[in-house]
Amino acid sequence: MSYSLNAGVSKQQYILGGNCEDVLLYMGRYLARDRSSGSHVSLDVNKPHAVFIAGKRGYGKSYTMAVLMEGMMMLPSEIRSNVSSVVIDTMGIFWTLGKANEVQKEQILNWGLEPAPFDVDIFVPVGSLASYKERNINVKPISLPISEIDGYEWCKLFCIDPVSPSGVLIIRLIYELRNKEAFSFEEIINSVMEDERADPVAKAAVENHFRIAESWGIFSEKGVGITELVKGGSTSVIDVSTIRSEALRSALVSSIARNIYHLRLEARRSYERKMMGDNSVKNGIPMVWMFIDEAQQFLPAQGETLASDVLLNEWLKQGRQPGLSLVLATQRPASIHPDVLSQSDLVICHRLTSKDDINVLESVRPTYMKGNFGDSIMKMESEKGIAFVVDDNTEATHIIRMRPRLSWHGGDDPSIIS
Ligand SMILES: Nc1ncnc2c1ncn2[C@@H]1O[C@H](COP(=O)(O)OP(=O)(O)OP(=O)(O)O)[C@@H](O)[C@H]1O
Repeated sequence: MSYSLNAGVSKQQYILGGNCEDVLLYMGRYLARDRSSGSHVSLDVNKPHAVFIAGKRGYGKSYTMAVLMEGMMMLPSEIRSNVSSVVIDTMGIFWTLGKANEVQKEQILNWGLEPAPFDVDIFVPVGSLASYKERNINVKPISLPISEIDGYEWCKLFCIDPVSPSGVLIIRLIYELRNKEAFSFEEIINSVMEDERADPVAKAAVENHFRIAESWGIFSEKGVGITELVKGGSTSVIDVSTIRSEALRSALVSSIARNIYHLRLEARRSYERKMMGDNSVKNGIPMVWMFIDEAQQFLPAQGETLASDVLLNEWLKQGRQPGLSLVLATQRPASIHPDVLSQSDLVICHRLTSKDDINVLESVRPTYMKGNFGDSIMKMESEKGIAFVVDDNTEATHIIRMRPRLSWHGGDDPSIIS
């Protein structure tokens, strides 16, 4: 990306996250002691990253996340085609990436930038399509194949005990049906009816559960959209805000994350074979950055969700090798799984005031960090968009004024006057 530098400002640019100067995502500028803007700061996105963004309500957490999304879309086109972004939109606020930020135009121009819309694909559960069309928002459908969910997962989704009569029936029948590649809700219900071992009350209860699952509008026999999510240079925003059940949201995230992980392992193998001279192999899917706001919903500090295992073990812990980057944001670091903090190589922390949250960050304070988290956060004062950044790659900490968004920010607080 090109950006003009204001008179009197050092042209020096600092790079976080590595030292490759060819694949840079522009983040903002250092905050000087007198609160003026200092050198420009960019993130090296050549290699995968695990990024954790924290901040109390209204100080720029989802805004910063969108700055990173925009940054990925602003990479030079020949580089951009090697990467794809997938956004799990829990609040339904990122569809506005497609509109230019006219609200903060002056601020953007002061940074030597210009408001701009971005080319994003918005996916919504099949059952919610109509409500988006009514609002003239152009969206694509997404649904999960019914066969992807195993019996234990259905029990979790229905909040029933796997050793209850209904649970036992579901696990047994789904286990048998999963021998087929795909099946419908009607086929599940037929096999419930035909079952000779379960009692009639359990059968009636299970039938009700699956009829309700059908009405959620998130499952279909073959599944729709999942393979379309990841394309070279694309950004896919999956709006899960209409899914009320957190367990259901987790099931969707788990399925998307798992599919991408396996496809990336294959892509990585193809790449290695190509490097060894085998030109017959096809290229796999590009490297993927996945962004999840309100990430504590999927990776809570206590207990687990249907998405915990794949996000923690396959994306955070093993994601580097297959080329997977994960950006997780939360208002409450104390409410997110501790592994998220310990596995992140870049922590971007906006204002926090809760002692619990600051203590959690303190517990993973790296040895190279001078001072403590509480004091560093206090130094930022209360200006929105300022962040304390801990970069494990360069083993340094910084206070940064994040750049303004070029696209419309959909997460602004509503105001009673306007
Ligand atoms: N880097 C920035 N430059 C300019 N304005 C910013 C910046 N970051 C945040 N803001 C302003 O702060 C407001 C709040 O930011 P944002 O919506 O990201 O908060 P949040 O921490 O995600 O809140 P919530 O937790 O409620 O979603 C934005 O609407 C925007 O006006």
